[in-house]
Amino acid sequence: MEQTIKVKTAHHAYAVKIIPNGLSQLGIYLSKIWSKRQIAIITDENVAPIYAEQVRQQLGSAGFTAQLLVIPAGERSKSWQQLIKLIDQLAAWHFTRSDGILAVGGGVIGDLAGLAASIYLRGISIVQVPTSLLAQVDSSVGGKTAIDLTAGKNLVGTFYQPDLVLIDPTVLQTLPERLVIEGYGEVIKCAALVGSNFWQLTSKIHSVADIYKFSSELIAASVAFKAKVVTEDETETHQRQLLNLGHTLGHAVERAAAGRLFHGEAVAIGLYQICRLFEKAKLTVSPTTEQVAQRLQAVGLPLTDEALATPAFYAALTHDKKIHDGRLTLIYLEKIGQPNFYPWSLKKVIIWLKRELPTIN
Ligand SMILES: NC(=O)c1ccc[n+]([C@@H]2O[C@H](COP(=O)([O-])OP(=O)(O)OC[C@H]3O[C@@H](n4cnc5c(N)ncnc54)[C@H](O)[C@@H]3O)[C@@H](O)[C@H]2O)c1
Ligand SMILES: O=C(O)C(=O)C[C@@H](O)[C@H](O)[C@H](O)COP(=O)(O)O
Ligand SMILES: [Zn+2]
Repeated sequence: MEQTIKVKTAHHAYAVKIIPNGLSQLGIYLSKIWSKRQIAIITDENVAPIYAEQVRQQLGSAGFTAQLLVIPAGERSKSWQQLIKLIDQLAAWHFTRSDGILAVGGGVIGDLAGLAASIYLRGISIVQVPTSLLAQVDSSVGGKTAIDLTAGKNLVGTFYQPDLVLIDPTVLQTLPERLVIEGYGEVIKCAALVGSNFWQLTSKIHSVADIYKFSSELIAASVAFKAKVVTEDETETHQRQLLNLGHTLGHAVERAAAGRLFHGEAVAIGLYQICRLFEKAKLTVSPTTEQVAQRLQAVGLPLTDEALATPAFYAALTHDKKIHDGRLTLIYLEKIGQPNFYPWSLKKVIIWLKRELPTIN
């Protein structure tokens, strides 16, 4: 059954459509929003062999002219090098402002292609077709685009909304198990922010098979919440910072682990650790940390890692985008479904973390 969730920002409104087997109707859905044009399919080397031909056929049969660019898979592609390659290729194809980009892949492709779309010719249209669980529940919606710098994650980027997000949950069948689980890390983050029925839904998840069984519900609940938050605060001046729950420690441990952890795994660690520390400080009520830990461990998500509290971890932490005037806003849970903000001097946060975080090596 098709579900549609709307995102409406000051300058842009679009639909997020969750459609089982939606990939086989992609041409029809694109024809509804775009006139005939050149479309650059941006994808990666794992997704391309499975889906590129089908996507190309869909575009062709709907009367679009399809071009294909395959990027190396993985976080390392969120780089200046790949961004330049992509933009040079658009220019070589003579893309104009009336052409468009189709991002077909996980969060890496979505973030990179989104950034390219936002700056090439000062902005051309983009549609997101997320193929990983993480991209379907989180990264394809809301318009954050980014590449990484050596200093930290997502340090160069824009807010740039797509014209459509088309989610086909059946493509998750080809996603490796570890990646299904990491995407679920962002689902737990979202469910912990929302509480109520969404948190209850996650009590049914004990395995990857359960994630598949409830995938449409998990995607719809995550997207509905994110769409509401982004509609209210597109550029993260206040409320949208809540979506960063688990990310202050998460991004830092992901960076310090240098590719060993996937983003959703790092978020799981960041979420658990921030709950643990705030519960110790009596700002989070017991047993919130235990509840979060149970949900994460039910599918084998990690709670800690040897990269936590290393010098590289603290170096990355100082680049958190929620730092203003020397104060870092930490996002925490008073309890499940009740998040809050804790702005604190960055220096004091680091002293506190150095005292409280375990080092594992
Ligand atoms: N923009 C945002 O709001 C936002 C939100 C969350 C995360 N992110 C970013 O997203 C990135 C992580 O995304 P990700 O976890 O999707 O990583 P990813 O894009 O690297 O995809 C993970 C792996 O899965 C493969 N893959 C994707 N779909 C597949 C499919 N259907 N079948 C087989 N293989 C498939 C990819 O080739 C890749 O190897 C991080 O860079 C993170 O910072 C952005
Ligand atoms: O959409 C948002 O806002 C989020 O914070 C969602 C996060 O899950 C995502 O990882 C995002 O890319 C983090 O952004 P950053 O601004 O902390 O780099
Ligand atoms: Zn995230």
